[in-house]
Amino acid sequence: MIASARSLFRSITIRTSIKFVAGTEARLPGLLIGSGFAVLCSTLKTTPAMTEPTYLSAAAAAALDAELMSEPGFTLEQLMELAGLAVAEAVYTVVEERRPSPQIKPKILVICGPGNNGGDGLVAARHLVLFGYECVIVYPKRSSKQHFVNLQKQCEDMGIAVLNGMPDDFEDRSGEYAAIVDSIFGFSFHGEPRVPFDSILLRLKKAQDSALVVSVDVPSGWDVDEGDVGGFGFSPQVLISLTAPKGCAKKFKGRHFVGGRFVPPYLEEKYQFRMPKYPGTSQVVELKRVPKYTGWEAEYAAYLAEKATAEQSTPQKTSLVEEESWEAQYAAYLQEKEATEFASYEARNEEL
Ligand SMILES: NC(=O)C1=CN([C@@H]2O[C@H](COP(=O)(O)OP(=O)(O)OC[C@H]3O[C@@H](n4cnc5c(N)ncnc54)[C@H](O)[C@@H]3O)[C@@H](O)[C@H]2O)[C@@H](O)CC1
Ligand SMILES: [K+]
Repeated sequence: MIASARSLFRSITIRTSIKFVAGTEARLPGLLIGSGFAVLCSTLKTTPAMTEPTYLSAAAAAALDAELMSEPGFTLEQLMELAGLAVAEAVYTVVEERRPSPQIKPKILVICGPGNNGGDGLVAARHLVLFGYECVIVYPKRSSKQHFVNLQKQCEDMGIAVLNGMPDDFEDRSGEYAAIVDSIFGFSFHGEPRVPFDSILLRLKKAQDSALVVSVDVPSGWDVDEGDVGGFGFSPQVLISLTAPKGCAKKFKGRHFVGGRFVPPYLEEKYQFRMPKYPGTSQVVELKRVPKYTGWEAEYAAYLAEKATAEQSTPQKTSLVEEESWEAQYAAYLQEKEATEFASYEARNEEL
């Protein structure tokens, strides 16, 4: 009896489920005819879209930066320390995954530009040494601002060599670096890269197939809003966006982290972007690309994202990426869903 009621319930549920766009499911009223049957309530259930990043334009990023330093009164030093720590954490994450042996100390080359993006690199290098790595910094156009002089001194005090230009044997030895950090230009870059960064970027482009290149905030040489419109072709494997991804990140195809966990919520609202959900005490979160699913896969993906949000976990870390096991998981999900819906249908029946 229960089994037949269940199967009737299932067929009605299936027939009355209509999918509109991905992530939105509308359940039409189902009419159950006969004694004890009643009108099932109609529900319109909107499941949130998968976690899609929001983007900041170059102008908005600069305005937000200025506002952070005026309204909440952060100092550049504070923000740069957190940004650089986030960069170090992202670099550590990807390097540890590929580390061949705990006995081999990873060596990181950090290439710093003339502005604050370069400052993030100086901070990151110091933290990476504190994490147990070896670092070498290339810093061709050094800022004379006291904070930058201090950062450089702090690096040297940690035993980090700070070079004026790329190592002569860079081409031969680029594969020896566990990662190369591109901390050359951030959101204030415009035009064509000038000397000496033009040739450094060309050398980085040639090395990008043999070394793991991690760009800070923006892949250097890319237009901040549009991407590599200059056709320069530099393409890092990893990007760590600070505060929020800039427009160019839409064109980025590699591993994407977001860091810079310091924005007060009212600025998030004002600048219309969404801070990612950082796990635990972490300074960074990796944004996993969510493939465009259709049919039952879309329904199940939306369910997983909703569940992750409800559990306050990171949707990126759900089994969304383990597609092999989806069918089995989906079958279990359907069973669970059916049992829950049947129980509530029975409860409503008893009420009537
Ligand atoms: N709010 C945030 O998220 C924070 C951002 N920070 C970092 O600050 C960066 C922005 O810093 P800045 O505004 O100093 O700018 P950038 O570091 O992007 O670069 C500015 C420097 O690059 C030079 N430059 C620009 N175009 C050039 C070209 N075509 N050829 C050669 N040189 C060129 C400029 O003359 C200037 O010296 C961000 O991208 C981020 O990395 C952090 O340090 C602090 C917090
Ligand atoms: K960069």
